[in-house]
Amino acid sequence: MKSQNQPAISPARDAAIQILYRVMSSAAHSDDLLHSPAVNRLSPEDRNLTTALVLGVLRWQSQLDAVMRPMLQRPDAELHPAALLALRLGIFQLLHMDRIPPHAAINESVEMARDNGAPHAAGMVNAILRRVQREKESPKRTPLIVTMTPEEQAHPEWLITRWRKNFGTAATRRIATYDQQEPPSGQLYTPEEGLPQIDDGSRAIAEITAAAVPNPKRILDCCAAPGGKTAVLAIRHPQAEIIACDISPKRLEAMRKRMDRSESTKHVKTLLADMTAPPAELQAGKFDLILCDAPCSGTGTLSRNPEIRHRLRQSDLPRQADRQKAILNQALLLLAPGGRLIYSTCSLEPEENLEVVNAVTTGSHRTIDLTSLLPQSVSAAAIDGTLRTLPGTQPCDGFFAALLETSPAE
Ligand SMILES: C[S@@+](CC[C@H](N)C(=O)[O-])C[C@H]1O[C@@H](n2cnc3c(N)ncnc32)[C@H](O)[C@@H]1O
Repeated sequence: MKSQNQPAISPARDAAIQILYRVMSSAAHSDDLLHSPAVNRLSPEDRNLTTALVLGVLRWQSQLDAVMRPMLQRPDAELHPAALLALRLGIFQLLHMDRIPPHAAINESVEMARDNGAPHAAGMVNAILRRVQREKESPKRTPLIVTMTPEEQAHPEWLITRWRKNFGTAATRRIATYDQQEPPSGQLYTPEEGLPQIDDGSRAIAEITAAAVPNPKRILDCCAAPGGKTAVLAIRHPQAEIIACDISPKRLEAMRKRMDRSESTKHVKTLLADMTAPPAELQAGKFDLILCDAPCSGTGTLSRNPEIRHRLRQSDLPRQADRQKAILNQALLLLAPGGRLIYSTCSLEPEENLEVVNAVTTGSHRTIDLTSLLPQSVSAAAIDGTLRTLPGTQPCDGFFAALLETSPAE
């Protein structure tokens, strides 16, 4: 999609539609695109508006489409991407952004469709947005479905169904509500000078890991990039040898740069490694402490990464679990006798969490209750000796953590 960037479209909306198109048409992440040089060049106000538009449209996409589709002449017709995104952006502003004057939302959406390759759809975009505005003003005509809360409707139905089964209706509503807002920060920990700026849930995992072994000599971070938790480990254990691995060369390089930026993390060694088959250099000596922060579906982070809900399929979960088991199995083999390992994910799904841990723990490894390692602010999220935060129930993203130990006799 190519924008002529006519003056009729504000820089923020122009950036937003380009990012939404990239997210829709590739595997790109909104978070990466919102921190790209093109967005960094915008004024602070425009950057904020771009972020609000992109994340808002991705969070509310199902609702926006449910409002728009019945208003189309052919509700099942495939729309030109520019028309679809201009409509989503326009409806989002009309329904969720009181501070935007309706005429600005409508007129700029029409221009966005026109300038991005869908001039034929400009009239349709205009007509639909005007109708949405009229129906908003007489709410009895708004065609919203009411079997689920609007926040739940903004998620795939299969996800809401499984959360209701696993966590109950009230907790599911809290998760869905949390996912539709900016995530809170600074609720679990007070900021500490020198520590990396990471979200509270990630900080909790890093702090629990750091506290799991008093004076570790060798630490392995298996799936480490972009390195937020590694940095906390390096600061908490400055004397330890730390190796941080990742399978992605690009993410590893970004992590290396991040580690080099601070004296307290420069000593971290970074290593390109597929942890389902660790390279020989990792086998040379065992580790007292391992963090296995496995790749996962990310269903605990939908507020931060709203596009995940549109990409994830239920059938992805068993594949995620197979990879997690393969990584955790290998990581446990690298643990020294008496050594400890934290297995963590930012998923809410049992298949990726406790079921993975239960599948790999054999006679020589056991799970230990990690409650005593938790900060007071999340101690209520300890269940059967593991940590399971639920967005909205705890004031942070959803995380799982379990502590495993190798028997000393091994
Ligand atoms: C949840 S993220 C890690 C976040 C990181 N611990 C932090 O706090 O910044 C998972 C990481 O695992 C990496 N990964 C995926 N498969 C892997 C594998 N087989 N071996 C090693 N790393 C892998 C991904 O590239 C990704 O960077």
